[in-house]
Amino acid sequence: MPDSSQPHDGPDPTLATDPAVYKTLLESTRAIPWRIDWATATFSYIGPQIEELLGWEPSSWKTVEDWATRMHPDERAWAVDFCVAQSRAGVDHEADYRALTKDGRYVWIRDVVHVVRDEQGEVEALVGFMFDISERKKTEQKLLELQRELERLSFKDGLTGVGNRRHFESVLEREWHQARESRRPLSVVMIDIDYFKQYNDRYGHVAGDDCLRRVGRLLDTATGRPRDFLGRFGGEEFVLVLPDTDADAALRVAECCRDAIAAEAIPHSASPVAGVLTVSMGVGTRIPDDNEPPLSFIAEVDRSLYLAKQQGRNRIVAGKRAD
Ligand SMILES: Nc1nc2c(ncn2[C@@H]2O[C@H](COP(=O)(O)OP(=O)(O)OP(=O)(O)O)[C@@H](O)[C@H]2O)c(=O)[nH]1
Repeated sequence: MPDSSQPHDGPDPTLATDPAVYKTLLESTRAIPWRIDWATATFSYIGPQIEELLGWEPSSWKTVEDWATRMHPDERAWAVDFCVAQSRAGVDHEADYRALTKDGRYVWIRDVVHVVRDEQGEVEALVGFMFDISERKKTEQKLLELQRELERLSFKDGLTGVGNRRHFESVLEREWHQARESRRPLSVVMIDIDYFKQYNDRYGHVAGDDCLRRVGRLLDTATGRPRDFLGRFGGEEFVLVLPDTDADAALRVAECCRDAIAAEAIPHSASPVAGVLTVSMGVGTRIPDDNEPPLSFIAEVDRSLYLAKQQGRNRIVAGKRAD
């Protein structure tokens, strides 16, 4: 027992060289210490805490192979290659990987490695700490999912669930570029509900919202290919982007949309063209060239839609053929 009545001047210097002190310190941390002898690629030490974390007894950690095989196959190749290359180069490093537990689960580990050299500067050993980072990884994963969800929501029209205007613009940009590269036709269909103002006036705004949702669903089922895009362009106007689709095929898609809406027979007693809800459509097709911006193509499709309205509504007008 130290004599507390005696004045003491700093820590006991003998403790600084006492291996027992270091051992106690190392084995009382949450991080798991280890040492690998470089020449034999064997563990010369691993903290007993490893058993609590992974279930494998310290004595079962014999060679570097034991370390590598208890690693998730998805990380194994790169983690082993990376650590070996860094160690060979004598560079301290760290690696994140999933370590296998004795009962078959995986735990995310951050291995922080220090390279020990001998007097000649040759690598003598690796010493390091394994940290359990599963909680951090879970939080990272949650953040990533939230970010994806936010991204998804920022591209979605809140009322109908189809793509919003921003999404449409980004899809158009991408598909325009793709069509220009592949020299394949790209078609766009603009769809506008006829006399929707009168619909709202007759049935109310809530019914108007319902109607927009219904039309969104109908248009969605009328377009089948995975790369087809449906978006809400504005108020009661929808837009379809149809990659790799020539003028005839685009017209068929437009007719399909019109038929689907007609078959639903949504009452619209205030419509001067029919007793049910109808739509007007403009269709355009392009094999884009380097000079035309996509928005001038959209303006042209919009003009076709305007013509459809002018010519009496409940019809499809296709622009000049480009294929
Ligand atoms: N219920 C509802 N109505 C909307 C929404 N967005 C736009 N509208 C309405 O859609 C109507 C569009 O009116 P107009 O642009 O005059 O077009 P229209 O009455 O369909 O006439 P035409 O297109 O010429 O056949 C307006 O009354 C808008 O208030 C919405 O999110 N919900």
